[in-house]
Amino acid sequence: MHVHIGIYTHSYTHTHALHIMYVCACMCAHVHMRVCTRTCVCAHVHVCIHACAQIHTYMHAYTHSPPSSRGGSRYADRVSAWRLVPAALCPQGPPRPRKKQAPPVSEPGPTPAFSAPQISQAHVPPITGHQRWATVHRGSRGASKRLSGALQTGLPVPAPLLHPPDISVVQKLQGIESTFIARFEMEALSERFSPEQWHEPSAPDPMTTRAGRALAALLLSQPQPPPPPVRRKLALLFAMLCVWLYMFLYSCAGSCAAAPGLLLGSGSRAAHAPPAALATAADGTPPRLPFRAPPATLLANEGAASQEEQGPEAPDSPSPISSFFSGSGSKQLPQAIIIGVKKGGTRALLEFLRVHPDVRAVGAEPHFFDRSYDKGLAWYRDLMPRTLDGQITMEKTPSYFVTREAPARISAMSKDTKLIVVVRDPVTRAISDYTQTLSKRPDIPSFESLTFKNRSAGLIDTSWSAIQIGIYAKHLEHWLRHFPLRQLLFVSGERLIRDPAGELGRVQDFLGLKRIITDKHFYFNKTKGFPCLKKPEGSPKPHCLGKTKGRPHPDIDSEALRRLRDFYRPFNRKFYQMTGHDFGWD
Ligand SMILES: Nc1ncnc2c1ncn2[C@@H]1O[C@H](COP(=O)(O)OS(=O)(=O)O)[C@@H](OP(=O)(O)O)[C@H]1O
Repeated sequence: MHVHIGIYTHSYTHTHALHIMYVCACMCAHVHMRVCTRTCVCAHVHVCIHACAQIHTYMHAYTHSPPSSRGGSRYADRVSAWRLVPAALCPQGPPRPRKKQAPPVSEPGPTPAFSAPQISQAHVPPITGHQRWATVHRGSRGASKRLSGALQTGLPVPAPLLHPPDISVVQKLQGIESTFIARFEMEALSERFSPEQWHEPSAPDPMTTRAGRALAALLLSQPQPPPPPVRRKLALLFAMLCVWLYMFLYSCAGSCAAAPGLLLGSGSRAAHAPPAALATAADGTPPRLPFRAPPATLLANEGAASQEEQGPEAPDSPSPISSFFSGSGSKQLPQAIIIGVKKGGTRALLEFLRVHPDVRAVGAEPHFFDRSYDKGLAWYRDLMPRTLDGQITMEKTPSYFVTREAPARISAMSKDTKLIVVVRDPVTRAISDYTQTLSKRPDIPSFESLTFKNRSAGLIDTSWSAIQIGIYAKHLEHWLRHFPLRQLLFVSGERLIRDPAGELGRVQDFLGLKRIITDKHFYFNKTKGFPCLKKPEGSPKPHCLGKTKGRPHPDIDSEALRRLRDFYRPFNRKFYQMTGHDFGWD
């Protein structure tokens, strides 16, 4: 176990006006556990406690149109108010006002004393001749929505703060911690400044600046709010410990599911991996994923050239649990890539695989080996999620399969890269491809007219990418020049829909993963017409792929379909031969 203590700062801007900087101290503990029986399983937990102080800076710029010579000029004004607010823990925010400190809202009375900057909302009424400012306090300790605020009546509001930009800023910042403007009004201005000090019609800007400085000084002179009681600190500490324990047990459950060795002493994937699989990558990065030899019954298939519509089914954001671990582990080049084919079912496969605790994948398609190769492997690796020992990094870009340069490039990265190709009947694949294009450009010609160079002669236009991608045998030849067949797995797109668990079983074997994903993970959604996940990665709720997957296809002329099937038949046969698997498309 390592413990470290550090100090850091971070800051953000709520709007253009309010900037908050945190000065934080953190204490982190990193626990690394290794449990070995017949095999070894590692678990890492990283937990930090942060204590922060906030520094608020409020600034704005506005256009002011003073009378006479200054008309139309633009002035920048800056009102800065600095205040240090001791906070218990960052997520907790600063301490809330005590219940008894908030006078009832219905009883206008004297300006309440401010004990802490916890006013969560500022209500700025429309400006009339005689101003009223109301501040709504959020009740403390569970009575969060209760109004227990104070109403200040009859207070003259200084002109600079009434300037429309000021008001709009205040309104914009409602609900944030900007209510110190109202605070100025309520407690500071009424006591320290006479309204006359704030009015100078001929030269309002210097006055505003002076006022800002005065307000800043006023704020700095305010007493610090009292520290939260020890009891609250202990409660927070206890809550942190509970979260830590929960995270630990959760991660343990994941690891244990993936590698029962932790609990049962059976073998993990890493432990069974052959040493040969630990070869060094082209850029010197040692791949950490040891692969098992693929099963003898490989299917065969090829790829596509896709620009997938990114939807919610292609999440890039890590799950809460993933985020928790994001500080641990390291980014690795992918050890396995779904290289194709476009519209084959690649998104479904990747999302299903992500359920596996030993799989970490990029959500979006990186398109590194076809479009961004000149950015270099370091750029590519940086796209990857962090992984721990024994976890596998994956990505999917279906266009790799039909990219001439991709096989050599991937081989140069690592000759051991595992390649997965989801293949689908080339005719329905072409229609699916066309449907996708049609959804973006409804004015394109019909499928039939794009398919044929000469329809009456039945001459197929093989230059059309929707047709070309489906000539799988031709594309596969390029890959086999750089990779042995055993390093490719061909997944049937049709079977992925009919029997996702069966197909996922083959994929997990191929990747050397324990078979964690089974039929228990899927249900068939009748409305969608596809299998969906009961619990996708990072979510307890069932999830189907989005609208861009499983679109209804347009009706295609049966004669055109027949000719297209005739066209693909010899290529399909060749493909079956090359891969040793009959996909049954003919
Ligand atoms: N479970 C599940 N849910 C929804 N859709 C599924 C699923 N499994 C496979 N498919 C089929 O995946 C087809 C889209 O393929 P890809 O994800 O490879 O498309 S893309 O190349 O990434 O754009 C998509 O093609 P279309 O039906 O033509 O839209 C689906 O048929």
